[in-house]
Amino acid sequence: MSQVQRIHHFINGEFTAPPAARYFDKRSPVDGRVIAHIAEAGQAEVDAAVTAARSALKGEWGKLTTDQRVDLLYGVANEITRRFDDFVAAEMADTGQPAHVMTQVFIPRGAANFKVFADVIKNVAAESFRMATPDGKGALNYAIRNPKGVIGVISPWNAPFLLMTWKVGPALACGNTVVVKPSEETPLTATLLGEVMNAVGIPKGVYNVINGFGPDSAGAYLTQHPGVDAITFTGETRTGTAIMKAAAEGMRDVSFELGGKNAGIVFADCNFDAAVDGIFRSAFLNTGQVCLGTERVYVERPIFERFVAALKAKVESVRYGRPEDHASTYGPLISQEHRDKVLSYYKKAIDEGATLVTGGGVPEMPAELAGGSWVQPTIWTGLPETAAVVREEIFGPCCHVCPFDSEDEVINLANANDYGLATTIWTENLSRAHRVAERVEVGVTWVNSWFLRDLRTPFGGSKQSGIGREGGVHSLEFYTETRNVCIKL
Ligand SMILES: NC(=O)C1=CN([C@@H]2O[C@H](COP(=O)(O)OP(=O)(O)OC[C@H]3O[C@@H](n4cnc5c(N)ncnc54)[C@H](O)[C@@H]3O)[C@@H](O)[C@H]2O)C=CC1
Ligand SMILES: O=C(O)/C=C/C=C(\O)C(=O)O
Repeated sequence: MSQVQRIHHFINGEFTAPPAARYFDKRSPVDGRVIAHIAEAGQAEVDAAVTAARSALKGEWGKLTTDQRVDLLYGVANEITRRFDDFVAAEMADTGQPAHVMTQVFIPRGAANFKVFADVIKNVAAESFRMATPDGKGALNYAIRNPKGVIGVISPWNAPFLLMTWKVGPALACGNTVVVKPSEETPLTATLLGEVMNAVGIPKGVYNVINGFGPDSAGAYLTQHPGVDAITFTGETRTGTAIMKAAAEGMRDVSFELGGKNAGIVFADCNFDAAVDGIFRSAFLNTGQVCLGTERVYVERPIFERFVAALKAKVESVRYGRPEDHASTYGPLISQEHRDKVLSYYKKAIDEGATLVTGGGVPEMPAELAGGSWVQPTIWTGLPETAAVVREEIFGPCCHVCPFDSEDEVINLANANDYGLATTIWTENLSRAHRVAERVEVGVTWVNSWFLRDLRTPFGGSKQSGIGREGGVHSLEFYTETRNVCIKL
C-alpha cells in the first residue's frame, strides 16, 4: 500500500481498525488523486462502537451535571477554533471547495454548533403546571428531560463538518452518546473531531465514528442496530425511506433533513443587484451542492430579461481553481459519480427543449486538474414546469429561470413540487413578502437573504424534505425524552 494516509474508525476514544480491515480509496475531487485509504466498518466494528456508546452512558458521562457537560462542550468549540487550520485543510481536501467557503461558513459553524447547544441546554426552562385536586391541596406537575440514549448520526458529503456537528452538538448537550457514520466521500473532519474530543477530556465512548458506505455496509448496520435508540439523518429522500424502514424495527425515533428543489422568487420591486447576488449565491455556492440551494428561479416578467443577463454575467465570472488558491471562487463537484449524474441532467435539459443561457458541460481544465470532477455552472430558460430538470433535485451548479406575472401564480409554481425545504423571496414590499412567506409550503423562508442562520430557530423541511425540526429547543425535543412528574401536595 502507498504512503497515502489511512483513516481508521474512532471507537471508545481510540483510532482503530482490525488487522484485516478492508480499505477503500478516497479521491480528491480537484484532481482525482487518491488522498486517503478509509477503513470500512463491518458489523463487528459497528457493534463495538454501539457498545462503547452504551457503556459511556452508564459511566462518567452519564453522571456529569449539565454545567459540567456544558463546560466540556465549550472546550470542544474552543479546540476546534484552536485547530481551525487543520479542519479547513481536511474539509478542503475532502470536498475541493474554496478556502473562503471553509473559513467563512463551514468550519466556524462546526464550533458554533457545540457552543450554541451548550447555551441552549444551560438556559432552557422546564414547563410546570399546578393543578387542583378534590382534597383542595392540589398537585404540581413538572417536566424533566432525560437523554434519549445512543444516537446514530448519518451525515452527507456536501457540508460534512457543519451538518455532522449540527447533530452531534445538541445530542451531546442533552447527555446522549453518539455513533457517527460520515459520508464515505468525506470522513476527514469527523475523524479529526475524535482528536478534539480526546484533547478536551470528553469521556471515552461518548463520540464514536465508524466509516463505510450505506447499504450492506456501516450505514445500514448502524441504523439496523438494536442498541441505537434514535437516528438523525441528513441526505437524500430515498435514503431516508430506507432508514425509516430500519428504524421502524424497535420503534426508534427519527429526525430527517432531506432533499429539496427550492424556488427563488424575485419580484420586479426587488433591490435588483442584491437579488442577483443572492440568487447567484443560493444557486452556485459550494458548486450548487447545498440542500437549501435554489434550482428553480421565478422572476417577475418586467425584469426577466435583465435579470437573466445579470445572472449570466455573474456565473461567467467564477474562477475555477485549487481550493487553497485564494483566487479560486468555484470548486469541483464531490465525485466523478456525482458529476455523471449532474451531466445527465445537463443533457436532459437540452433534450427537453431548454434554452441554454450559459454553461452546460465540462470546462477545459489545465492538465493537473483534468482528473477532477469539474462542471460548468449552468443556467437554462424556456422549460415547462413538467421538465425533469425543473421537478427533480439535481444538487449541482445549475438553475432554470422562468418568468411569472402574478403573486398567486408564483406561489402555485413554487408549491407545485414534492419537496418543501426552503425558499428565498426578493421584494422591497414587506407586506407582500409576508403574504408569500405564509403561503409557500417550506420549512425555511428567507426574505432578501439566503442561508442566514440563527441556530435557535426551527430548521427542517416540509413534504418530502424531512421529518421534524432541529435548532434551539426544537433539537431538544428530538434528543431528549421529556417526562412528566406529578407530585400530590
Ligand atoms: N435537508 C437538509 O438539511 C440537507 C439535505 N441534503 C441532501 O443530501 C443529499 C446529498 O447527500 P448524499 O451524501 O448524497 O446523500 P445520501 O443519502 O446518499 O447519503 C447520506 C448518508 O447516508 C448514508 N447512507 C446511504 N444509504 C444508506 C442506507 N441504506 N442506510 C444507512 N445509511 C445510508 C451514506 O453513506 C451517507 O453517509 C442531497 O439529496 C441533499 O439534498 C444535504 C444537506 C442538507
Ligand atoms: O445550516 C444548517 O443547519 C444546514 C445547512 C445546510 C447546508 O449547508 C447544506 O446542505 O449544504
